[in-house]
Amino acid sequence: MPADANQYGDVFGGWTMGHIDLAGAVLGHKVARGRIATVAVNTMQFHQPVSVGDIVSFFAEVEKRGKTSVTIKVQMYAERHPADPITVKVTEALITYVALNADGSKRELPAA
Ligand SMILES: CCCCCCCCCCCCCCCC(=O)SCCNC(=O)CCNC(=O)[C@H](O)C(C)(C)COP(=O)(O)OP(=O)(O)OC[C@H]1O[C@@H](n2cnc3c(N)ncnc32)[C@H](O)[C@@H]1OP(=O)(O)O
Repeated sequence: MPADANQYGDVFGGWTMGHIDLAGAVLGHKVARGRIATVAVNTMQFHQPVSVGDIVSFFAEVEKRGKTSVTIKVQMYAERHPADPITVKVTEALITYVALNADGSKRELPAA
């Protein structure tokens, strides 16, 4: 059995979720200008399967800014079928990150 897929070539949802968390965290880190933690995966929707060989891209945007938290919408697209390429949205999620101090306590987001 491969590490991140089943025997049919479908990529596991956990792999996808991990990469979506990281993609959102890159933007969350920029917004917070420093350390963050994922506090909630508010929604996660798998629209289409991801297959071994797909070329995947992640797009993140701020959905909502709070006092200490920022909620990021992440969309994941897959390009497939190299002979006749198509790009489809495979997954989207809303994830909330909290800005942290060095000791792991929450802190207010810096001004936008
Ligand atoms: C240029 C350089 C580029 C570099 C580029 C690198 C970037 C790439 C970095 C990679 C970074 C890795 C990114 C993954 C990071 C982990 O995966 S961290 C591991 C998983 N997460 C954790 O371990 C966190 C554990 N939880 C905690 O430590 C505490 O819950 C926290 C986060 C400190 C929050 O403390 P708390 O006292 O429970 O906070 P609380 O007041 O209840 O809530 C705080 C805020 O969160 C909100 N919140 C709480 N629960 C929820 C919920 N269920 N839903 C929505 N919002 C919620 C609250 O509404 C509040 O928001 P504000 O109104 O203040 O805006």
